[in-house]
Amino acid sequence: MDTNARSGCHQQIVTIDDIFFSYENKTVIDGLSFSVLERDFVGLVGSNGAGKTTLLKMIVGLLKPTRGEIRLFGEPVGSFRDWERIGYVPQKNALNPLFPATVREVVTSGLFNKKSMFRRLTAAQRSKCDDALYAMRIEDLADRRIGQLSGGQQQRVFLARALVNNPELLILDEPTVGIDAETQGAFFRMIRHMHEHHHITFIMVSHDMDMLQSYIGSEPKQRRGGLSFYVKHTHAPENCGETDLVHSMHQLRETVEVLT
Ligand SMILES: Nc1ncnc2c1ncn2[C@@H]1O[C@H](COP(=O)(O)OP(=O)(O)OP(=O)(O)O)[C@@H](O)[C@H]1O
Repeated sequence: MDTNARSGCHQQIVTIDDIFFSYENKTVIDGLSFSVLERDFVGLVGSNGAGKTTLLKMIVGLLKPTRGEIRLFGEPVGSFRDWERIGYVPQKNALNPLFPATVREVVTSGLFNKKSMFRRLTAAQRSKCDDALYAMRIEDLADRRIGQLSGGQQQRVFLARALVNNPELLILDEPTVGIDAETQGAFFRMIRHMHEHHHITFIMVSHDMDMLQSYIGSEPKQRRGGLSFYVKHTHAPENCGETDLVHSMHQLRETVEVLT
């Protein structure tokens, strides 16, 4: 373990320690170790089938490594319970237009784990949901069915869902897939601004090398199997602070461009 862990901006947010993963007989991840430090922006790149989504699913506890260990905020994933500290936007395909949930319902679902799913919303939870809708400038869409929105609008809904708990770590799996180039550019400027000005650590899978390299640089910090990790550290002392200095949704709104 890094001796700098938990000091200032060097806290290890994700620690991947010699993990292996196979689907039946097919090995996808083969002895991978990697650390994500507080406020890093990690761009995860690899060809189709290299194992990017599999790795993210292991980080958020949806899959278990065959061998090795992953720790979140120092805690083994298996015993980690503070899931509200993590926002996850999974890879998505175009939603069925008949998908019945409204924007508000999708964003609200980010507040719940399986156990609390059917509890009534408290006033505080309703207000968190309103804040996330407001931050992403989608409050006017709150009662629309998500399946009937444009790709760019849906993307902001899923980001609002991931932001509803003010997470310290945001994990995005190809968030701009299926979105036009202009909207992708605006989305990335928003993500970048969030990284520079709010206390959030990012792991983002992307195939857009131009976009990643313009922010992070062209040299990966690590290559392993078909995976490459590009990392931008943001460890200047003025950027360090307690992790409860998470963004205010009102500030965030100022950074969100109108994407559609
Ligand atoms: N549920 C599954 N059962 C069996 N094999 C799987 C399963 N999910 C993924 N795979 C295989 O594991 C490999 C890694 O898949 P993964 O989705 O992690 O790749 P990826 O790097 O995210 O790819 P892409 O860029 O296409 O999204 C692929 O060969 C895929 O076919």
